[in-house]
Amino acid sequence: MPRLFPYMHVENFLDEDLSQQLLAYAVNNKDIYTHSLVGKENKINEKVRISHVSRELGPWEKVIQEKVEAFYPQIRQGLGMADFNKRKNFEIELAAHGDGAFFKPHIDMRLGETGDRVISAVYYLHGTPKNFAGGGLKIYPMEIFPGDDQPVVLEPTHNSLAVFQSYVHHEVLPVSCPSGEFQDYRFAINCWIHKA
Ligand SMILES: O=C(O)CCC(=O)C(=O)O
Ligand SMILES: [Fe+2]
Repeated sequence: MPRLFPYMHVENFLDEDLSQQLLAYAVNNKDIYTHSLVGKENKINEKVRISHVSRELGPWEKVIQEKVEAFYPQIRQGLGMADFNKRKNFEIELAAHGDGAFFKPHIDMRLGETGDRVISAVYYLHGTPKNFAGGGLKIYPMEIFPGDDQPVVLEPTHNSLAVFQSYVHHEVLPVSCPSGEFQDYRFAINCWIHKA
C-alpha cells in the first residue's frame, strides 16, 4: 500500500490583476506555442502527451520567478524539505491544453539535462466562465513507501499554484474543451526549481 508525499495547492496565488495580465499573454500569443515533446529524444508522442507549450514568457518570466522564489520558504515547509543549494537559473514553460489534451503519468525529474529538477510548481490560468472540463492534476502515492493513501486530483483553478517534489508521479487528466476556442483552453505556467 502506497504513501502520498506532501503537496500543496494554493488558491489566489497572485493578485487578480497580475493573473489577468498573465492570462492575456497566454491567450493572445498563440503563435509562440509548439507541440509538446517527450522523452530523451524530444519527440511528439501522442500516446504520452498532447498539449502546446512555449518557453517564451517574455517579461513575465522574471515576474513569475520572483513570485515563486519568494514563496520558497512556504514551499519547503509545506513539502517538508530541508534547504538545498538552488541553481540560479529557473526553468519555466507555458502550456496550453485544449480539447483532448493530456499528459500521462510521469515524473518531472529526468536523467541528463533536466536531472536536477527538485521542485515542480504549476500555476494555472483560465478564462471566466471556465469553458473546459477535466484537466485535473492527479498526484499518485509512491508505491515503495508503505501507507493507505489514494491518489488526489487537484482542480486547475484560475490563479492557483500546485507544488510537489519533481520525483512524485503525476498526470494531467484529459481535457475537454467543446468550443475549441484557444481562449477557452486550460493554461498553465510550469516552473522547476533546480539544485546546483
Ligand atoms: O499542467 C499540469 O497540471 C502539470 C504539467 C506537467 O506535469 C508537466 O509539464 O510536467
Ligand atoms: Fe509533470
